[in-house]
Amino acid sequence: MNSQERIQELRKELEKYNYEYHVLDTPSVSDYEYDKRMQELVSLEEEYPELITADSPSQRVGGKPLDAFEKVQHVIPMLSLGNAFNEEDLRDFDKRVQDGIGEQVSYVCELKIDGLAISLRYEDGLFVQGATRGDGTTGEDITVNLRTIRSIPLRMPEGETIEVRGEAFMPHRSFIALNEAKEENGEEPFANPRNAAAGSLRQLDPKIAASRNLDIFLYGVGQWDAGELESHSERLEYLKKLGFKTNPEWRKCATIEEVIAYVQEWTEARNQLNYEIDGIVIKVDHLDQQEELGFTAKGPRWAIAYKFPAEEAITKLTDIELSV
Ligand SMILES: CC(C)(C)c1nc(N2CCN(c3ncccn3)CC2)c2cc(C(N)=O)c(N)nc2n1
Repeated sequence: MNSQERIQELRKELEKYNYEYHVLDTPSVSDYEYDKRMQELVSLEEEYPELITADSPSQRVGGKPLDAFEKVQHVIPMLSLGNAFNEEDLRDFDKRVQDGIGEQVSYVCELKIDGLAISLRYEDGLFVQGATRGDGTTGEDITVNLRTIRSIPLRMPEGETIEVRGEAFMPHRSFIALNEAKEENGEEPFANPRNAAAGSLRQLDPKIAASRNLDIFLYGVGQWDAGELESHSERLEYLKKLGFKTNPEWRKCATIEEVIAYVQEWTEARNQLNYEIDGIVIKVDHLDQQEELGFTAKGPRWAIAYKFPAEEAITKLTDIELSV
């Protein structure tokens, strides 16, 4: 086998191992095996630099820091979400939806990841641009930093031209470790994982972003000419088929009662997750019903974000209180 064939073979193996580890969370080889193949790929690419391609697993962490981020216009705006704070708000939402559609409507519930909204564009299967939501119409091009998120495929076998959207976040373990390191260096720790994720993706040096162990869950699509699916749930399944990391806890709910049960379940179970969620997003499942309901200035009429009550502030007993 010649070097080019060996390079192709190593890339395929490394992409598979990376997918198993970071998207499926079920690694099939040890880190040692992975690192050994990566070292072989890097040395072969050093020997034959003309064979290096942007989607090679060795190219995740870019070179020099940027001077600034370019602006990106979202062709399809990234919307906001109206909020619900209690069961009554959820029932009001359901009533508006049922009145608007005039027949039974089913929903999809998703955990509301407490990170930052991101858009990823792929052309012929190649990851070409990643951007922040920004103000919904103008975001920042942070492609070099998003490439460092291991669960984002640099290329997908299907060769789709598609824009996908999701939430980038910092898992709890990474957040704790980062703040411990900051405190050791006498630096100001991040207040919460969302700020830590946003701060990490705003770094101009991709090596810093790469060191922050960020992750992402994809939950929607933006521009997609070929798109002909009928429901949001089918889209979530399709994103998974394309090799994207989708949150496994999403659920179809036939009635608002089932939505309320799901909200109750995760109000109690959220502290078992290894990432932060600040609520539940409820979406009308059928895309033609979403279209029929349309949008208000605040956001879609076919979706709402239930926000968990702020955790009762755990008051630190001060000396005075303790001393009484
Ligand atoms: C596509 C729609 C509009 C229905 C939508 N919009 C979302 N968001 C809008 C508001 N966003 C926002 N961000 C900053 C400032 C204002 N709004 C942040 C994303 C969603 C966020 C999550 C999540 N966090 O896990 C999710 N599972 N589904 C979403 N779905």
